[in-house]
Amino acid sequence: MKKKKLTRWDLQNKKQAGEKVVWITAYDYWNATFAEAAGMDMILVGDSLGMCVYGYEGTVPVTMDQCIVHSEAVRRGAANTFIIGDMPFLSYQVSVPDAVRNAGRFHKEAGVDAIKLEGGKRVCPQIQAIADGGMLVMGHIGLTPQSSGQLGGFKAQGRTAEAAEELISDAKSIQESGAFALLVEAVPPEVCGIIRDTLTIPVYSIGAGITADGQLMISSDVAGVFQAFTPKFVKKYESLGEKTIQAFSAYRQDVLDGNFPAPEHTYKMKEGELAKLKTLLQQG
Ligand SMILES: Nc1nc(=O)c2c([nH]1)NC[C@@H]1CN(c3ccc(C(=O)N[C@@H](CCC(=O)O)C(=O)O)cc3)CN21
Ligand SMILES: CC(C)C(=O)C(=O)O
Repeated sequence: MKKKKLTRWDLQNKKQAGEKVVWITAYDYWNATFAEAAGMDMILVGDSLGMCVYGYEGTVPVTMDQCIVHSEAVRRGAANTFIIGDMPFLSYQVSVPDAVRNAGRFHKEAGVDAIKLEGGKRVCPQIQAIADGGMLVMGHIGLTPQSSGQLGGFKAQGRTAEAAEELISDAKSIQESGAFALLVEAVPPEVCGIIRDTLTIPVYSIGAGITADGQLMISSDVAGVFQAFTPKFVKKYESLGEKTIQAFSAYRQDVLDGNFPAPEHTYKMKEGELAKLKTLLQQG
């Protein structure tokens, strides 16, 4: 049976019904096919692609063009899954018209279902304008990697009463500005729980505990292919990095040992053509 793509109302109803939403990032065609086959409710084409695919130390260098190209590939791999494009650094911070145009590019060029952008009150004008443009916008607060310089690194947020109060206030403003959902990253579960109970829109967690309406994880972490570091909130379900190294090493050794390629990996000349070739070469 073909999977049916969820709508914002399905997501909203799941919150009301207390049904968890599960989503994961994907950056390319084949991981998108895996995510869809695994029944993910949504896929995020995260700007974490800068770290997981391009090897940058953070997400700041990621461009709109990179995000669009990867979102297109993910769309092709997961035609029946709700896809969220992630607005990269400088695609929405400079001005409200910029934000609307770039959000629109994700929809026109990559066919995403929604976009996500980072920040609290300071990006509410952008959220409002994108929503007014007829698009679905998701907010993202807590650890916001694009401003990790200001935060002093990839550090958990909302750990004091004052900081938590600020996050709750940001969350309310984001909802009032017209966001259809909110992602909370690296925040204590108690704080995420208050946000979840305060807002009517779905509140999702990455590293914000079980109190959320659903969970996001980075595909490269779940599969165990990302080697540079492991955030505290990550659970690795496989070690495909190590398995892939084993596969590459076995291939290399096979070639060195003369075991690859074997006859079944090669092409046969047509009947009688080798003898003909030898004659031709002798006449040379
Ligand atoms: N592969 C991958 N997985 C991610 O979850 C992820 C990325 N990349 N890239 C963008 C951001 C960066 N992320 C991170 C990175 C580290 C922590 C972390 O656990 N930090 C520790 C120590 C921080 C410190 O004090 O230096 C913490 O306790 O917050 C959390 C989120 C989440 N995002
Ligand atoms: C770190 C997560 C939340 C993200 O925004 C991404 O995958 O880019």
